[in-house]
Amino acid sequence: MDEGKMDENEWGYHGEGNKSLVVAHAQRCVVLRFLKFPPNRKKASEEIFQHLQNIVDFSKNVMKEFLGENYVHCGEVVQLPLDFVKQLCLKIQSERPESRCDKDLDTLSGYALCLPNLARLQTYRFVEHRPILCVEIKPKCGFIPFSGDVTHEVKHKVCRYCMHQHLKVATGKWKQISKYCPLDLYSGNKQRMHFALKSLLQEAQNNLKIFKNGELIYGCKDARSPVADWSELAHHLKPFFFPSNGLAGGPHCTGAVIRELVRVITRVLLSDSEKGRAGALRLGPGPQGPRVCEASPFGRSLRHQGKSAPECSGLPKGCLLYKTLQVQMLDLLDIEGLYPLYRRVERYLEEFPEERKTLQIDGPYDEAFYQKLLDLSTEDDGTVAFALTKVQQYRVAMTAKDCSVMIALSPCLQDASSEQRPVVTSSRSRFAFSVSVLDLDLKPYESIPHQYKLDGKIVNFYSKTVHAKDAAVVSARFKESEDCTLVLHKV
Ligand SMILES: O=P(O)(O)O[C@@H]1[C@@H](OP(=O)(O)O)[C@H](OP(=O)(O)O)[C@H](O)[C@H](OP(=O)(O)O)[C@H]1OP(=O)(O)O
Ligand SMILES: Nc1ncnc2c1ncn2[C@@H]1O[C@H](COP(=O)(O)OP(=O)(O)OP(=O)(O)O)[C@@H](O)[C@H]1O
Repeated sequence: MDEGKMDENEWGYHGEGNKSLVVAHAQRCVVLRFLKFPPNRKKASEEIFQHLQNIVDFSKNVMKEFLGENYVHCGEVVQLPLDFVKQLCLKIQSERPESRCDKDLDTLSGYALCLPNLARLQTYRFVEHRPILCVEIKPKCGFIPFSGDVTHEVKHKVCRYCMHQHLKVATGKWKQISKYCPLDLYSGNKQRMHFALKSLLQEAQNNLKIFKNGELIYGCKDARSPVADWSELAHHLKPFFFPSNGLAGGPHCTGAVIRELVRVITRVLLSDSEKGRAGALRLGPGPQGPRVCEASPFGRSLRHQGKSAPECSGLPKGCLLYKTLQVQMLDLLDIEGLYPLYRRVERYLEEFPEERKTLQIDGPYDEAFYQKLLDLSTEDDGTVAFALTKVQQYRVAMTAKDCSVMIALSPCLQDASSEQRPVVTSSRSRFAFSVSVLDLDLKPYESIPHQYKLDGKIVNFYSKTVHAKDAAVVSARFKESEDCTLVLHKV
């Protein structure tokens, strides 16, 4: 990229989250990722540069090691002309969802991250002329805490995502509770994964987006977004899954197309681009934590049928979900066990503030930082060193609990031997595909007290509003489990 000759007209709004905004180049397979800040929160350019460089270093030295070379794209920090950034900011403003406009794009430093456009198939530098479908999933935390420090019994039965749903709906963030449960997606069991993906398609919230040729065609911008329209989605997807036949329209066609999508995404998620390499962590889901969340309609359905979930995770060891789950499990103590250790580090820093640098709280995220993360002991010897290791592991785990998976699919010819990338088949098509992970920014040390408070809030709210009215829920549960069984038979 020639940073000297930047033209805002060649870039278009692509998406944003809470902390960054992304624009995509119209011809080339690259995006620029800018940081966002609340208005009037000015940061020195040098600080922004360092923040972005830390993101690159963390991806390179930590996440690439944990998740594997093929899935992680680190990008690089670029310096852009300020005039270009200002014009770009004006150009895209009208496309930003209202709910994200509480923060402004950083137009003062001129720094951004330049990354491959993961909504396109990787390795091609230029936008391909083949159609491309991209599914982005933010799977969230895929396990139930097994730590002995957990004090709320419900946390051993119901996962964080399912509990949090109730608070989110009560506070108006989303309109209705999703049937999606991360434990179903991470189960490795095809039927459960189909159910999870279908649930995401029913209630996408910020956990699912679908792009066609780089344009968002499905996904919720905020609670005000219109209700998901499957027939419109099927209309977009039909040429991908039923390219040359005259599959009639209507509900039958919609169902068939959605089923194909769900099956293909499941196959891709179970694919193993790292040839079975499990990565640096050996935590293993182990026998400790339950495999099914009590709040998941799938789990409830299993219970009603008197069945239990299989003992072992069905995820292949080289697949991205397996590796992501392993990193998430670096949260060995749960926030309840971690918070006192954070307080120990805090007390130490209050006494020796100059030690913050030596402890690598704000980086550098280098090889030494990575090596310390590999110490999985939970024997507290009362030292600051022990507390610090657990705090850093927790931050990394939280990052993996909030990252997204991007799956890009492009139809390929029947004889795909010339393809350099893996191929997945559906009943009528073949797709070359790539899987990547994005949003690997290490969670800040400062967010730990917030996590602690939020955890209590989520659990208390869930216990009060949901768990307490068991009697009323039982009949509804029974009905839902019947619905769920029907859906499962169809997939
Ligand atoms: O705490 P959670 O689980 O609600 O996750 C936050 C996300 O909310 P979600 O539940 O996915 O809708 C939240 O996503 P949204 O802004 O709600 O789309 C952010 O990803 C936030 O991360 P950060 O503070 O921007 O680094 C996330 O915060 P972290 O907890 O990952 O720091
Ligand atoms: N390399 C990329 N290629 C294509 N699209 C991308 C890329 N990076 C980010 N995006 C898009 O931009 C959106 C916002 O990016 P990202 O999730 O990194 O934002 P964030 O503000 O850090 O998120 P969060 O709200 O989780 O803190 C993503 O959901 C994705 O759709």
